[in-house]
Amino acid sequence: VDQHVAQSYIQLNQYRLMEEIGMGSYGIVKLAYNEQDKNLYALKVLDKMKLMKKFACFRRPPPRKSKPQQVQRDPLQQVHREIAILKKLSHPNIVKLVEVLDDPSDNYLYMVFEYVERGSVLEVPTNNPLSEEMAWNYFRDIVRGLEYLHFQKIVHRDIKPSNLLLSETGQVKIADFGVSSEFEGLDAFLSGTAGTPAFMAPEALTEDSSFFYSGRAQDIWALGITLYALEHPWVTRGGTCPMPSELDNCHLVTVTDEEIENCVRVIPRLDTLILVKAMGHRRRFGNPFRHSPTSSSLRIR
Ligand SMILES: COc1ccc(C(=O)/C=C\Nc2cc(OC)c(C(=O)O)cc2Cl)cc1
Repeated sequence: VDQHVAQSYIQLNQYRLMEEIGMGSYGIVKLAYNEQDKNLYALKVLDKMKLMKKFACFRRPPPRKSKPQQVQRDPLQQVHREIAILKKLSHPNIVKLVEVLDDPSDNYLYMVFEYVERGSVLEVPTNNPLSEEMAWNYFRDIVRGLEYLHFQKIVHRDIKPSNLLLSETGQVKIADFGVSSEFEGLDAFLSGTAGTPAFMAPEALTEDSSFFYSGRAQDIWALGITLYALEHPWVTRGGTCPMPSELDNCHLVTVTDEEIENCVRVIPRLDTLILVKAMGHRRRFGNPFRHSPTSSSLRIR
């Protein structure tokens, strides 16, 4: 820990906040040293005011009929939903929420997570791109994490390499439940878009938000694109997330315009039964729920 000792730092309860280790649309993640248990943690800092403003701007008069009715959730409520989901979860391939520091008088809300030492799998130095064996090891961890999530009736909705954290021992943990949803019954009936376009299944990209699609199959699709991205560093251009348009051009056009077989060809390593079965849904897309969604459930054959 001593190499992290900063000269001037912010003290938050027993946590000494140190350098920033991650950032995104959600805010920033700081490294934090817990002076009681002498451990390091990842502290996700959320600016409540910024979240409220973001929501306020969505309160504009309802958009013109032609624009899809985007159901905008109050981001602060969404954060509490995310926290409620994370508190239920306990699995080696899901990042662990340790505690939440939410002082009503403080503009910031702090989510304390376990420190996953090597950060996002994408940022891992890519001078030696992932070997196929490494990519499959990561894939296996993600499948186990996702299978557990779906079993707990939660769809993640934003599976992609930058949301996958790598531990010291090379274990992958799924993070960022900022757009995840809980469901009842066998699957989530989703409409509208959430997540990252390049990793979204064709039916989730439809403009028509009266369209409902399977949340579980959508996660499995994103899993497929993620494995492709992990194995083809050129897609991630050496460590940054693929540009949606870039991956769209070389990828989703193929999927939407051509037969499923071609699609499996586009993601050659993914001729696993899981993906073909999940995509099998798409071919008979008219009524994806005609088949029990478990047929696209996660099982390693
Ligand atoms: C190089 O060393 C590094 C070690 C750890 C990190 C790191 O942890 C980064 C992000 N972390 C997180 C992000 C999350 O969302 C966006 C969530 C969540 O909301 O679930 C949880 C965590 Cl932990 C970075 C670099």
